Amino acid sequence: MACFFRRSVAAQLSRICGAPEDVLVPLLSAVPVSKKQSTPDLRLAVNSLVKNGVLSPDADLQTQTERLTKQLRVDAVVEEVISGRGVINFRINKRLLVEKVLEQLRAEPQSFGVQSELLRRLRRGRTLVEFSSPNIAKKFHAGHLRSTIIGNFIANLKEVLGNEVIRVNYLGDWGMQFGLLGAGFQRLGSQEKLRENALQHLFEVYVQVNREAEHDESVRLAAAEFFRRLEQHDEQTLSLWKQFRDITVEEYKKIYERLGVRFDHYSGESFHQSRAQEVLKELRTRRLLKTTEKGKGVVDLSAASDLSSYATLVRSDGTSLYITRDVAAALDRKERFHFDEMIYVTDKSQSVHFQQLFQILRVMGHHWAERCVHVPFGLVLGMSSRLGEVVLLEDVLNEARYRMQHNMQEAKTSKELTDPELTAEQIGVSALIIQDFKGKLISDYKFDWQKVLQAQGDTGVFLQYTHARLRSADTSESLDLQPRHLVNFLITLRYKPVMMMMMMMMMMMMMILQL
Ligand SMILES: NC(=[NH2+])NCCC[C@H](N)C(=O)O
Repeated sequence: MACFFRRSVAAQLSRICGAPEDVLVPLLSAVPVSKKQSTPDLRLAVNSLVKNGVLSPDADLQTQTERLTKQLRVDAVVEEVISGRGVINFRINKRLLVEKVLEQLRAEPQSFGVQSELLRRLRRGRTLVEFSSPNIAKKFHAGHLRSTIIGNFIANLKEVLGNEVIRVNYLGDWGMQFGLLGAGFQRLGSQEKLRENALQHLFEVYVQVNREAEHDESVRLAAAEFFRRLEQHDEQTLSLWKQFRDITVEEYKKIYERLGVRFDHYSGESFHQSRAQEVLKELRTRRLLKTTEKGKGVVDLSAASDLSSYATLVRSDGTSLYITRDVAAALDRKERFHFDEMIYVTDKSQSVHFQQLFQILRVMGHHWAERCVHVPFGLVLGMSSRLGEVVLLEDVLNEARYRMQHNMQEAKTSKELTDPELTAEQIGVSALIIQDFKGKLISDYKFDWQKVLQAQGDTGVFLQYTHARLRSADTSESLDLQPRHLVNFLITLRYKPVMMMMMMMMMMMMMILQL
């Protein structure tokens, strides 16, 4: 159906003004979908006809616009032609639009929504997407959940568009927190609890030892000593650290699976420790690293070379920072994966960090930094569970399942199901994902379980309900869905045209998410 609607309008226009259809098709632009009922679907800027030599530049633009509008006819494809200021708006037949969309869905179930014609014109390459990236032993906060959902979506989208995608999880697996965790575990840890519920246990030990460290100097010293031994790669210390890391990765893999998310590489800050030192050496020899009065090592990022803006890469005690490891990680990834573009997905509080990172790479002469992007998103406020504040990803997913199952019992729908828990899990996960896509990416939002799990409206629950009904025997002949059936079904749901399109888009999204 590529350009079906545009072509049809262009054919009419071509008959009126004599220009070939191929010239006219690209001049018709799609009007972005908005909540307003009255938005048209296609728009023609009459000026573009003048620019392309189709209309004379001498006549008054508005007069030409009005005249052309009058000459255009409503037909099976176009429902309404409306003139505006120098533009002609077209409203197309929604029923036909839905039919055409469904036709394409049936014809190309694998690449639905991505026209092969469009694909051929796109620039493709190897994309590295870094997302999720939680910190071992620390809280898995809502920001990590958003990063997981959005990052996975971007990765899927890039893949569908024909790119080779590498998914990387960059764990927070190094730093002073491991000194505390290690020292704490030696005293408070239990191998048995670690086997039973590793993430929970590590978190508990970490919280406890942090509390102690606040007023106990000896705890702080033990932590510093543990981290020092870790940095010196002392075998025993390293093996405990490795155990924490391996267990964490295994646990996370299981939880990500519930979300339908996987990674090609579990990397982390630890991997770039030694490389960070090499980066510093290189920066020093190339005189890019300056030492401040307080003894910090900084890279000047100001246009006037006056240190009015700079990034700190070395503390005064010689240790590296988060950004130093990120520079090392970026260089390492470029060498290992030869990516064409790299995308980092984190909340907006790290925007400055990534802008500085890209600037440092540029200062170092790496032009590919231009093809590194940070995708920032807004913060989520107040995500909690029955037990209080959410600390683990698993808690969020369990809470969604629990609440969903409860709602299903209330609505008495669970009785008909063979495995209500599984259904609750699947709907709960959909609900979490869909609600995250609802607002603007960059806006903060307040998390509200009731809104997330609402049965009506643009929610994951309603999406799953609709999907189930579309696939059920009474709306199709044993899954052989005819576009006409679906259209009728959508219309019986009394959907407004815009809503109908939104639903189609959501269905497409689901397919991309492989839900
Ligand atoms: N390359 C990066 N710095 N990625 C983002 C990592 C996020 C970090 N672990 C955090 O929780 O804040």
